[in-house]
Amino acid sequence: MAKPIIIGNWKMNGLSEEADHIVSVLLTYAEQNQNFAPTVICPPFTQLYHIRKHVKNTPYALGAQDCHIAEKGAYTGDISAAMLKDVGAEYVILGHSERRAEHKESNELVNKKAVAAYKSGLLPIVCIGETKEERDSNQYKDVIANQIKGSLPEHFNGLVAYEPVWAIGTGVSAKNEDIAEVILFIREKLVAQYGENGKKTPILYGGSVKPNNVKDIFAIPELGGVLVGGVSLIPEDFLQLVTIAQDFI
Ligand SMILES: O=C[C@H](O)COP(=O)(O)O
Repeated sequence: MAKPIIIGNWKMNGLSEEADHIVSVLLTYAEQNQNFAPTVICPPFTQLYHIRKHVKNTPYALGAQDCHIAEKGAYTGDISAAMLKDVGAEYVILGHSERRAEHKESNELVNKKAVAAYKSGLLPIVCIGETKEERDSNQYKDVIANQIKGSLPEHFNGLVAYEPVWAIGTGVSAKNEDIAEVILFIREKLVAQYGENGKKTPILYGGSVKPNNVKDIFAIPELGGVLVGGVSLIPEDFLQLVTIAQDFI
């Protein structure tokens, strides 16, 4: 098994001073350590171009947090996948629950964004996951099955991130057995949808991942890595995740 991938989603955080501080701590670590677990940082759009210059030729890859479905055109305020690629992004997070909730993003829209990302040469990280109500009423598998069917395009070459909405930003991760159950369920659905290719898609977990719980999370069968929010803004803690990931091969 490959080393787990670690993806840091800064969300709407990171003014210049904070971004520079985080990046400088990450770069110092990279100078002192080789043989890295794959690590992706996803700052806000405003920092991508600047950070690109610093992480070029380092072990860190860059990702963005959303893209538009069109390549270009009259879409005031939007950013296309081609533009993200142009400023050095290799990944893009799509369908995060915060966007699904706040911007009413549907599975269909996320699907179109994943196609746009792929066409521009970006790897989409498609987020799925149930709300607390859906978990409590035992509908979570139906919700996740629908999200997989609806959000992932016919030809998918990307990553899937399972983020139970109730575990995001709460400080309390989902229980490992609950994560493990859903990861295996997602794997089954991916194989049913894509055959052999569905076996290769990395499946990540996100939701209050921290240095003190990541080791057990990495040990979950079929888990390909983690999508990290809050801890990605604390570079020393984020790098602990990177260090712990080195032991998983
Ligand atoms: O994209 C990241 C997730 O929403 C997890 O955020 P969190 O680590 O702050 O819980």
